[in-house]
Amino acid sequence: MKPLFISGIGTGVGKTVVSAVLVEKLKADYWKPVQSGDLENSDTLTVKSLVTNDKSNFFQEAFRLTQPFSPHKSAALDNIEIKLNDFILPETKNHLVIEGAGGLMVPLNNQDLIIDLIQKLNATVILVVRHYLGSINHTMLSIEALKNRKIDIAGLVFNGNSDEFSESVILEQSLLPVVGRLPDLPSVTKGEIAKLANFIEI
Ligand SMILES: Nc1ncnc2c1ncn2[C@@H]1O[C@H](COP(=O)(O)OP(=O)(O)OP(=O)(O)O)[C@@H](O)[C@H]1O
Ligand SMILES: C[C@H](N)[C@H](N)CCCCCC(=O)O
Ligand SMILES: [Mg+2]
Repeated sequence: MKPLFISGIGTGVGKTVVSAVLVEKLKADYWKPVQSGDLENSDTLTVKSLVTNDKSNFFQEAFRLTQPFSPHKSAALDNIEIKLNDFILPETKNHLVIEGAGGLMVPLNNQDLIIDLIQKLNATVILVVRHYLGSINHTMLSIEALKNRKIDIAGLVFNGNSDEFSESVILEQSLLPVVGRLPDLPSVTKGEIAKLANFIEI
């Protein structure tokens, strides 16, 4: 069972929300390898607060950086060097949901990118897409990068407001499956996350 790596077409597109839905649905374990800033309100704590099952394990981040920037910059500001070999896949017999930082080409250091980490961990990607003006291009570039490296893609999750035109061109061009479509929630709560489990098929 390969781990699922939740990446997105950029930062703030809903990777944490989608991760929470998947963790709840699969009663999966969760790991955020790099947390940049917001340490008191980290993605791990957010997912933990949004799921209700008691089977999921939450692994400690490999890097907890104090500043909310790209990991390579946050690490430099904390006088830390991130090395790809520092990332050890947590051992589990359960499903494992791994959440990236930002999008695929976000740097961990001056050489390695999030996409290199995905390859090192031999994970299958779920790409979270949110529609905004410019998102078609960000989506196509992300898919091209994954295909170019022959990384397994489970499919796309469209998060938030729908856009028929954007969605149809992305699906026609990429031929990728849709794993889910999540509506914009009035508030992101445990109850809403549990309901969204039915919106994802994996
Ligand atoms: N479907 C949704 N309905 C309502 N709010 C949402 C939804 N998806 C995401 N949000 C909100 O949008 C914001 C950004 O989402 P989220 O934190 O999941 O993004 P991210 O991709 O994980 O960002 P990062 O790159 O910082 O990890 C959060 O405040 C989140 O609660
Ligand atoms: C701090 C933020 N919430 C994310 N964890 C990191 C986003 C890095 C984006 C870098 C970039 O694409 O320019
Ligand atoms: Mg997040």
